Amino acid sequence: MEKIHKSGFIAVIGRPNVGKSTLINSLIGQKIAIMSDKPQTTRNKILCVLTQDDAQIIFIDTPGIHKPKHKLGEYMLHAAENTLKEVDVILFVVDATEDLGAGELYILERLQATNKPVILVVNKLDKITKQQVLPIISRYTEKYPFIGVVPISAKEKTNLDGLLVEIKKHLEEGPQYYPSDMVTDQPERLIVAELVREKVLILTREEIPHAIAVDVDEMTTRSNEDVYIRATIYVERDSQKGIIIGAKGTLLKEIGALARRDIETLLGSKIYLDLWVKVKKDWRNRDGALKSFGFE
Ligand SMILES: Nc1nc2c(ncn2[C@@H]2O[C@H](COP(=O)(O)OP(=O)(O)OP(=O)(O)O)[C@@H](O)[C@H]2O)c(=O)[nH]1
Repeated sequence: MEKIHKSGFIAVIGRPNVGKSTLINSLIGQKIAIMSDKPQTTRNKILCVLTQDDAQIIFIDTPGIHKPKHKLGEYMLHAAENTLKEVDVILFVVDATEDLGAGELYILERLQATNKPVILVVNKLDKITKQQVLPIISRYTEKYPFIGVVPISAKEKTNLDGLLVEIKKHLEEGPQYYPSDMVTDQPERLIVAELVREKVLILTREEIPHAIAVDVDEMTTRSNEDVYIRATIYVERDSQKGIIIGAKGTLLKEIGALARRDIETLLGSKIYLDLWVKVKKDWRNRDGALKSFGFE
């Protein structure tokens, strides 16, 4: 009998910080989606492709679905909802250590309207006891008719195979859409910008909320194969500019050093990273400013 090949598009949905990026990265085994311990860091739709013998699964990492507070929030919600229309299966990722609250109920309401099969993924299994698992699951299944439920630890890569088996159950027979060696369609520049942004968020902690964006202005390969990158970090206020640069430029240097290390791993070449910080007032609330950062 000929082997059946399945394929499909999977949206990864969940409240900020539940571990969606960690899950995608663990599945793909390469650092692509941005990760930090601050909520709401995934802004761009990042597509990851997992190719196996019997299936190709294309994951779409969507910005968190939640009640929007400003223009960027509205953009993110809209992008997330558009993504849901295109997918075959939705993974609803929840944090096992958090109670089912208004945020989850809001997402479940939105999911109901999509009419798509939804798998409940209970993440951070490593942080709870075995006895706690079933009660947590029933709290969710009482609220929604999930087609499957899979407890995992994205961080420790526990039960990811179980998750893949469950996903494949619900995929239809289909072709391999992308070459086997492809892991993402994100242009390198976007990934580089995300890596820089991630370092800023990690190193500035509470002082810089989400008021930053990063743009890669230039990325050129030199004759000796080294890559020169010039990137600008945009902030909303002068005070934030000061924080990011730090005393005598120490923090900016540190941001650059950490980002360079990751970018070198990503591109496999030596990197010269030239970082600039600019103030662009209130960019989160201006449509024009959003567009100039690629949020169409
Ligand atoms: N203990 C534990 N921590 C985890 C696990 N998965 C993710 N985390 C942590 O949870 C935090 C948030 O993870 P992310 O992957 O950035 O979460 P996200 O859902 O992508 O967040 P946004 O991009 O903000 O939507 C990080 O500090 C992760 O290290 C897990 O399985 N176990």
